[in-house]
Amino acid sequence: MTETARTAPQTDLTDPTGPTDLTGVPPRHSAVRSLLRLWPFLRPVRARFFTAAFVAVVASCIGLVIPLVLKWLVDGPVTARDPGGVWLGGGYLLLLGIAEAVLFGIRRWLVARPLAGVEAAMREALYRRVQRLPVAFHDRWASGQLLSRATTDLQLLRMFFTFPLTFLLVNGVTVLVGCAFLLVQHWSLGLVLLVPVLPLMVMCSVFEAKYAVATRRAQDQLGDLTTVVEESVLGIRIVKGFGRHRSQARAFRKLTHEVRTTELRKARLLASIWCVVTLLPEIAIAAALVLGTVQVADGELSAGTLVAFLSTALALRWPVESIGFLLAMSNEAATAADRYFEVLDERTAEETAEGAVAERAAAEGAAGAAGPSRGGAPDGRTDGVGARPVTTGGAAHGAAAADPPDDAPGADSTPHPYDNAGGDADDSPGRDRGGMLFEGVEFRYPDTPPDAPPTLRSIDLHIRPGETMALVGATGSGKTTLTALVPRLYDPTAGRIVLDGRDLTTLTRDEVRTLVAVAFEEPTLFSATAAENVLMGGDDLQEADLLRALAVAQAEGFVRALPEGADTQVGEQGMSLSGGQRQRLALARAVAGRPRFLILDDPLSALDVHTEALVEAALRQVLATTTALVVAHRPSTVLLADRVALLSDGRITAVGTHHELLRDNPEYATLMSGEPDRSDDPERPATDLDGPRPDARSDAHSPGHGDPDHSDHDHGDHHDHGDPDRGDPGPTDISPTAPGPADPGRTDAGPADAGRTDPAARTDPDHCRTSRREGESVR
Ligand SMILES: Nc1ncnc2c1ncn2[C@@H]1O[C@H](COP(=O)(O)OP(=O)(O)OP(=O)(O)O)[C@@H](O)[C@H]1O
Repeated sequence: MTETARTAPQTDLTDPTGPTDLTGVPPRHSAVRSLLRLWPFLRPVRARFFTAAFVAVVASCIGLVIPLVLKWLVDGPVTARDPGGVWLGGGYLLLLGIAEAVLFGIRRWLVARPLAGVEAAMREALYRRVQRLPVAFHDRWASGQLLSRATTDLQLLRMFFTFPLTFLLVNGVTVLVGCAFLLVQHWSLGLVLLVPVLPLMVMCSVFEAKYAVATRRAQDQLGDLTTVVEESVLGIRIVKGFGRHRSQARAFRKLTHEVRTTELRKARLLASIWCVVTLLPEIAIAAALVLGTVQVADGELSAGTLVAFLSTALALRWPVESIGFLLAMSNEAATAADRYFEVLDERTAEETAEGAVAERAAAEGAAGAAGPSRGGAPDGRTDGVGARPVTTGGAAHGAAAADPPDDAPGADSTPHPYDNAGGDADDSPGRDRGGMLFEGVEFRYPDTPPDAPPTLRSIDLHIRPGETMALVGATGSGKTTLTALVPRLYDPTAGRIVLDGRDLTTLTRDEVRTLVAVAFEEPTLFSATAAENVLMGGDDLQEADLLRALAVAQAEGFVRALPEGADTQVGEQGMSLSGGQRQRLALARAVAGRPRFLILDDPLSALDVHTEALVEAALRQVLATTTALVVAHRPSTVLLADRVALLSDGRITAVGTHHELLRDNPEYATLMSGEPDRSDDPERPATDLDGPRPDARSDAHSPGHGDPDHSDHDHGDHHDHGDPDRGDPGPTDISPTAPGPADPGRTDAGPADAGRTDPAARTDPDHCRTSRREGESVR
């Protein structure tokens, strides 16, 4: 995966309706609609929530009774100069105040715990979704955008449930009840106070639209900021190593400046609406005060009624004034809900697969209706094409046929066109029931431009049960992409992959996980112990599996040397370990569960040649019992395989043994030699690679380099090594304390092994490695 392909979903910030972007989410129509989507999460606590809201409404309305007590007090005991009555009125007011405070306290108590639960449930749902979403989703989304959704946005939503959601309801009811009181007390003065309602509503709706845009922008910018922080922390070695702290700081400053600008805009909008919702009611109250005073002076209104009227109006000030920031908070919550559901609405791998299966079933149904077909290929290819010569390339592919079904006429005798490496002895009847079969596989990354060719095309390949197939190709030819299809990190855009006769898309996630194990070139370790990292490779793995896996990966020595052995925390992403050590732990994880299918993406690239030879020797035993696809850049890794498939520009252009390909395929020979491709050059001088002697490899010294404890030099000198002879499984003792897998007495290991004649051994593995690294940096 290229890092450049990984971008945050872009939001059209000029669009007040919200995102219309890579996430494919329809634009936001209204804050209410966005917020209504939260109901399923709130439903489990609805009883408590509505009880709390009811309690808050009662508490708020108690506040409206206070003006009535004041009216009674002024028109009664105060006018009559009755001190006892005044004390009584004071007592009533105190009781009402206490009741109001207690009820608000109860409301808080009622909702605090359930709403924390709602937030936790939402966070859990998001996490589950993120874990289940396909890799293609993660390619598109910057991690900071996901992090900010899981933290800031959910926090905003919890605050919304706790405060604005309740108080929009409470304040709304309070304002309505208060207005009724005002109109009942004195309808003409009440109308004066209601005059600002219309302009207020207009201003609020303008504010809501503008604030929604600013809020969305701020929350997306915070996501970008989180991404930069995360990348700086995770990539601290690169930042320091290349002295990039200034440019990182600049990028960070730029983003913080943008966030600040957006927050200031939000503050300005908030200030203006706050100003309006404060000023208009104040003007109305002042007008009512003047009119009321005139009426009291004229004897048309009692002083008590005016006091009660004005007290009610003042009691309504807070509910009205709070509308501004309640709307602001609700807006932020609606944006947070949109951002949250953008992730939740993404289709998981299973849902995508279900869709694909349904589409395929529909297509097959249509094809069946159109007439019987011979092969079983989903693309309708016909079978019966003869065996393809070993090194023929793409030209033959156009005619490549799918395996016929077992019951089809001639099924037992038709050689498989992808399977024909030099006198293939395993073209047995019904072989398609086993092994790994790629059938007309095509893959295109979702962000590949439509006019660009797909990353993988017409991939037809059969890896027989128990066979190890090396996958070789120039950098960027699609090797990693092809290996990623088997554990279903991506699904082919055409064709199918069959494991032991079962279409990959019909297997459940658990089945795929049990059948297939992977080790990638970039090993990821989790913040857990070394043992836990390895045992993640399967369910119910025991100590014995751990030891065996560590032995295969030649990781026993260094794991034992860790402060707490296998129980040592290997730290975030295993950063406390060297690259080679991490790679070996990742390899151990891949083999721990004895998977039926093993996918290794250049899993030994970070190892020094001594360790690599030891790992390879031990790996042979594992490979003998699994069906494996191994991405290889070096002859030493290729020699682990029974056969090699050459991937060129996204197509399998040749399949054969290493020696056959070296002899017959110039591109392969060039790749293995690490020389520039001069396969088309007629003046190309003959190289050692041109005349291989497959059996001569037995002459090459085996990886018996002696003390395996010295095997932890992950980037040590390059010596020739390896036992390519598949007939010799190599070591029988994989204990780290045992001598090397081959002749322990042999001491002539080293670069000056003049006697070796194997062409692969003569190629310089370092060359291959160097060219790969260059390729990577270019990529
Ligand atoms: N997530 C992605 N989105 C879009 N294009 C991608 C993605 N990952 C890889 N590619 C492109 O697909 C092509 C094949 O990449 P891939 O990583 O499979 O090559 P590779 O043969 O494994 O290369 P290498 O040997 O350098 O690891 C490249 O052109 C690459 O840029």
